[in-house]
Amino acid sequence: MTAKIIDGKARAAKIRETVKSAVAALKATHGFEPGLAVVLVGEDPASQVYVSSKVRQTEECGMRSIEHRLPADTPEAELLALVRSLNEDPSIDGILVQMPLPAHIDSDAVVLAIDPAKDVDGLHPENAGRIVLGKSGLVPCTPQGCVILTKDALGDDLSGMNAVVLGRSILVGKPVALLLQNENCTVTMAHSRTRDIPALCRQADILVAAVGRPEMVRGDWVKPGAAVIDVGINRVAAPEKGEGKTKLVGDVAYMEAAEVAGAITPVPGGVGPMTIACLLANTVRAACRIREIEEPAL
Ligand SMILES: Nc1nc2c(c(=O)[nH]1)N[C@@H](CN(C=O)c1ccc(C(=O)N[C@@H](CCC(=O)O)C(=O)O)cc1)CN2
Repeated sequence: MTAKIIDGKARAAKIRETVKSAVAALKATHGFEPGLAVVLVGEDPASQVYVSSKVRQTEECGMRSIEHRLPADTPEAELLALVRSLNEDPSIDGILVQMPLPAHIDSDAVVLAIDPAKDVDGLHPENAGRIVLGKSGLVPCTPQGCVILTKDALGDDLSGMNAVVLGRSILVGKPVALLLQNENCTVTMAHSRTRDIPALCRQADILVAAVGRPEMVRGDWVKPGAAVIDVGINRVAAPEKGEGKTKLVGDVAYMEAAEVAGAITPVPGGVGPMTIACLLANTVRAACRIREIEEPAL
């Protein structure tokens, strides 16, 4: 293996320490603790784990955590009413509705109902539009994490680099492409209709894989020395570990790609942990902006 491993777990821990210090300073100088409300609808096992981690890490950073767990058959109107009440609650600085939502709920309508100033997920059209315009807003957490890890690998100046983003989801692909464009990268977004994806990937100094297809990106798709950012978290069968056992893999064939790349994020332990760390940082940012006080450097 030649690639440097980009340790997202360690980087996320560093962000949490910075957030914790910032929260302590806000308490000391301004007398408040930021508050994050997390809403989970239903019993999706992965979502339950993510929400529990969000609650625990929020508290560990010294912030207030408010959790709403609703049954899977909650009517959309009830969820919208909860979001509106959180918008009005001055003790809440950040609102996050865990995705995916049950099929009977229109997730666009729910995101639209969140006050953009409290939209710590960065998914509201106002925040999405701010990224398009290159203006500061609340930036979606996973894309934010991707850019931080890319800069850790390649340095702060990404100008002129070729970036290829595989996937065009609202949660990751589209915003990460825009963020890299705002860093003056030349960005190409690839998707299911793109011709000759392997050849396109071979031109990428920065390759972001966010398609949700286990190990789709092979070693010979990677440009020698490239930074490979793997957003995929796919649970697959692992018969080598025993009958019925499973393991997590990314969208990149890690061992193959690591032979060619200059730097690569592992799965688990790469982009995933950055998502929650960036959420905590966004909550502090939102709390400061709402109160019109100077934001700490995070
Ligand atoms: N409202 C949102 N919903 C969802 C988001 C989001 O950003 N906002 N992202 C994902 C889930 N997610 C956080 O919500 C998340 C995903 C993965 C991880 C993580 O740390 N992954 C670990 C592996 C964990 C495991 O063992 O399964 C890793 O990659 O190392 C954290 C948060 C969808 N929904």
